[in-house]
Amino acid sequence: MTLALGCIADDYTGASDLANTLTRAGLRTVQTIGVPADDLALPEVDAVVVSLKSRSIEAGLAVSRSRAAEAWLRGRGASRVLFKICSTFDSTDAGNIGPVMDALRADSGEGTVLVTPAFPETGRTVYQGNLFVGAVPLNESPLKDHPLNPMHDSSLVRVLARQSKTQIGLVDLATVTRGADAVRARLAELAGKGIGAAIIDAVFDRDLETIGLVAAEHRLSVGASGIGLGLARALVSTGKVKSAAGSSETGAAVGGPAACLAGSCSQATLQQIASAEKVMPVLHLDPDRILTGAGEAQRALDWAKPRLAEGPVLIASSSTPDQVAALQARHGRDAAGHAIEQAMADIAEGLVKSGVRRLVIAGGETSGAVVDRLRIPGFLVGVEIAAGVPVLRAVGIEGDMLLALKSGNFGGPEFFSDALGLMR
Ligand SMILES: Nc1ncnc2c1ncn2[C@@H]1O[C@H](COP(=O)(O)OP(=O)(O)OP(=O)(O)O)[C@@H](O)[C@H]1O
Ligand SMILES: O=C(O)[C@@H](O)C(=O)CO
Repeated sequence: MTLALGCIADDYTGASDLANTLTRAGLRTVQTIGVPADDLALPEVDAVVVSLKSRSIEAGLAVSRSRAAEAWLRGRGASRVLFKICSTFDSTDAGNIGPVMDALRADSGEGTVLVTPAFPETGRTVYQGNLFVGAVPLNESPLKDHPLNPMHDSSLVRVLARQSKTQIGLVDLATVTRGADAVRARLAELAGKGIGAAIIDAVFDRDLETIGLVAAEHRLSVGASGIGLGLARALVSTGKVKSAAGSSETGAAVGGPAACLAGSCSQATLQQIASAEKVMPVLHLDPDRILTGAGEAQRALDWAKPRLAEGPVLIASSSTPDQVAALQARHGRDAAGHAIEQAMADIAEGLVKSGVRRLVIAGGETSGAVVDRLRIPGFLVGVEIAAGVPVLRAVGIEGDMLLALKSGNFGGPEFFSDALGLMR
């Protein structure tokens, strides 16, 4: 297998978002959980997305895990590697995007790395280096209240400069609009000044197509699904990959009980939970009881099991920003996040033992904890539920299982029933 594109994603939902984008753009793609074991049978593909759970861990560890993934991908012939980050650039000032980018840049001998989290389909655009989420700058968006990495600066040039050892430049929209040669010239100018990475503006998919043509000539790029789209379209349009569009996985129906778990506290997920209350039983976990070890996961399982035969259920830890802040004040941010993630993994494990083979999970860290606990080594990409969220079919486990790993902010108000409707 010689990969046209190797990808390293810093969380599992982001990886499935990227795998979905690449698949829709015509690349045969598989998502793996971590660096695959030698005995994992992978189909013949154009792209592999190695999912890590490295967004919120200590930078040194994120660097070493990302490098291991890079070495595996390069070993499978990937001359281009995309480091997939969140479209809302989730990270703290001590965060991992800069250190991982610096390390991968050193490994790959890249001059100036192209960086853009733009993903116009989901409302993420970048102008003059500032990230917009819908109509508002990042720092005015709901991301200002994120439980793990609140975002307070919309200037990605500044954010990345605080994390990286290299200087950060800008390729502005006017340059992108002039086409690939203008971008190449600007990058050459920045490289001449020793600037090791540049935020690139992108507002429309056509900007990402221009960026993709240039990124396809580089060994390393950093960004969200938008740059993945640009890269995939460039690989197809330049004949480096023969398009396999429309060939996403369509396996047999799985059936049986279905459940949803929500650990994301994003506004989108809170609204989706409220909508789900109208069509399925919903249990709201008590986060304090999780933190004090009061058997909350078992209570949830006792609640869910008798209901599963009647139809899907939803179990949510999600709370409003005020409630999240209060819980974190009582227990500490990381301790609260970790304990709730592990409780979600306990619940998922119990549900699967009770026969659940269709599972919808909201939140990247939450999905990471659950998928790790279920020991799923990889996924094939199925139909799209919402922008950035495909149905996934697990590979490398006994029996069939369908999952949807929803990024916190993605999906429409009826996401949970939309997903279950497509996960037969
Ligand atoms: N009620 C709560 N109070 C405090 N923290 C919570 C609560 N419920 C969940 N959490 C924690 O908040 C974090 C949510 O992160 P997660 O990545 O799952 O969602 P997200 O950030 O919205 O999604 P994504 O990363 O896909 O955008 C997790 O660590 C989770 O355990
Ligand atoms: O890019 C995004 O917004 C998502 O794929 C994601 O990474 C959220 O965790």
